[in-house]
Amino acid sequence: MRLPTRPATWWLILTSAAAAVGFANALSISTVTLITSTLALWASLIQREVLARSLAGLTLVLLLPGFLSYITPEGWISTAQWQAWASGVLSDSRLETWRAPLLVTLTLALLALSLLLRQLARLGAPVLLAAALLLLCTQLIDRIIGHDPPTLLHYNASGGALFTLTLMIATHIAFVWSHWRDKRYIGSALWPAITLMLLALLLWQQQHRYMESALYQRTHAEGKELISRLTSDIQAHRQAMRRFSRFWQLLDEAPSAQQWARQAADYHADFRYFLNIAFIANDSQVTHVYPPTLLNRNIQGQRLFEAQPSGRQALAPALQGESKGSTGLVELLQGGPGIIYYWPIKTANQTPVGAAAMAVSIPMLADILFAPLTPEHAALRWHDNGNVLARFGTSTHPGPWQHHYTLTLGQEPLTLSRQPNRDYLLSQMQRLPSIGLSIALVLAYLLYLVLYTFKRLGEQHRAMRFSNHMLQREIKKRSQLQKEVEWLARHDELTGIANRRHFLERARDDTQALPLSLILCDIDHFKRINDQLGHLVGDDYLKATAKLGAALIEQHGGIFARYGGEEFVAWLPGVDHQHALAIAEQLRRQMMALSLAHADDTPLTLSAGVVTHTQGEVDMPRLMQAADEALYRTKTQGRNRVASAKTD
Ligand SMILES: Nc1nc2c(ncn2[C@@H]2O[C@H](COP(=O)(O)OP(=O)(O)OP(=O)(O)O)[C@@H](O)[C@H]2O)c(=O)[nH]1
Repeated sequence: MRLPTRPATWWLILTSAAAAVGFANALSISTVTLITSTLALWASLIQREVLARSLAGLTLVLLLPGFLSYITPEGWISTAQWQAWASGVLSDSRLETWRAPLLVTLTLALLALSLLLRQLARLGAPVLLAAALLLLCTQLIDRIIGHDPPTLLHYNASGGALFTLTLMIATHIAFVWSHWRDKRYIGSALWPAITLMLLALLLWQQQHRYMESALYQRTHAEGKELISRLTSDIQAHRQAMRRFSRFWQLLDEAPSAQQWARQAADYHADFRYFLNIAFIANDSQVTHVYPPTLLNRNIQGQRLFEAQPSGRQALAPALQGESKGSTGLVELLQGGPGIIYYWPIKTANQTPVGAAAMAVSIPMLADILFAPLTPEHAALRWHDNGNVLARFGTSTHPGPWQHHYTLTLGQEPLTLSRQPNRDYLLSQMQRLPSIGLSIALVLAYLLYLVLYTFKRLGEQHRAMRFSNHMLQREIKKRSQLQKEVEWLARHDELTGIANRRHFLERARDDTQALPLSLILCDIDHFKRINDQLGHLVGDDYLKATAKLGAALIEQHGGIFARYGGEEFVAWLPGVDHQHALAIAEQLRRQMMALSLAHADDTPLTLSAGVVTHTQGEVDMPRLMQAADEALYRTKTQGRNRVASAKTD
């Protein structure tokens, strides 16, 4: 078996192991999506792009409901509805099973999106990966810092998921790093996007913390308000008890059973948590009890000093008419925890005749006091040093916070613990920070795309401008060359005057102005110049002759061309024969006057043959031949002369 060589493969093996361990430990959307993302990475590694994209798409689909639950306003779909949906899909499952923490949802979604976009930098894969990395760092920092009180909304990953996510992002980076060739553009487009994301994350965290802390304070205040309402309810029954005990001062003697029953019935109707309202005679004997239930009748006639010695300390002063009193928390004779209040009963002349005992059942009191509350909001626990006296509300999804308050009943300070329900708290949380964070991530993505495209286009524009410039230079060079070629095609390179081709073109085109004359010139003994003075001197002489001839002939509206070697030819339209002979003679004389000399100091001379065409079609070869014959004659006659050719 061959071991994988790429480092990314080793990373991926580790990631898979971590994801598998997480999946085996708990079935939740976090663990499932970690598995699908890991499989997508595997598919990408073995270059099964379609499979990789399908798995990435599946990851996104699985994460979508959870993500929506974070950003949909409570008024549109309530937390209770999301919760009902979650338990509907998998019975008894909690919302958390179907909803990964916010930052995990975003991190995995960004990774999946990056896989979906085939890691292409121009589609924004780098910014998605950078955002995932940033979210991961936030979660790591958050985990290190911790929270007190604990956060309501667990928006970061558990330790295991965090480990898997770290490996997954490292693997992903190892994969894509080599894909990105134009890192320069990526870098310059990435930093502003990362800065925006960082700001958004800081703002989000700040807002989130503030919101949670405000909600914590609010639930604490709700508890305090509840306590003050319960305290004033308890105060009300104390007032009622006082009124009840004073009523008997209107009488001259201890109350009769009928009087007691009639009076107690009214109070009992108002305060149903009084298990009984009893008249205790001076000897602590229970004389009258209301309501006359079986339990109450059982205690009638009992002496409380003996039957309930724990209450003696409170009862004795009341019987002596000195002060009211109450027991601590006791087990009532009727059963169940309670407190008994004792109030002195005196006659009109202030003679103590007994005491009124009012037994308050704590569970019944709790039932009545808590009845107006909404059980879905919070669970209440009324307890005395851990000994639970009464409970209220459901605690299927308890929230993370518990507030403790003291609620004094009689002399007894009892503790009331209030734990707001998780779903209730979630319904109170605003979704704005999550919406803000999501929008900021989208904006950062768009910012990256704009900057990246802008940079690339800029670079392409620069490259285009450069190649345009090069092209223009090339065109200029070529057109110059073209001109040169064209010039060379029609001119003699050495002397710069027209060449034979140019001459023949001109002679062909310019035949209208008759008569027209042709002069054929040849430098005499030019071979000697070359032989004795060298070719360079020969060239200079040729140039001087050309210059001289061109200047003279152009004066007469003609063209002077080098016909070949040391031969020149002049085309003179509209010039008759005599005039042409005079021009040729002038040229010959000027040539001698140039003081170009042979090695023996004799001047350089030229000979010329002149021919004129006076009528009809121009026959160029015939004209040339006639001029050449005339020239030949000059040579045979001694050179340095002008000869006239026979004309028609
Ligand atoms: N330096 C130089 N010499 C040239 C050029 N073209 C032709 N020649 C020379 O011109 C000379 C022409 O010689 P020939 O045809 O014998 O005529 P010639 O010596 O002038 O004698 P005649 O015409 O009979 O007076 C040759 O030696 C050629 O090499 C050129 O471009 N430069």
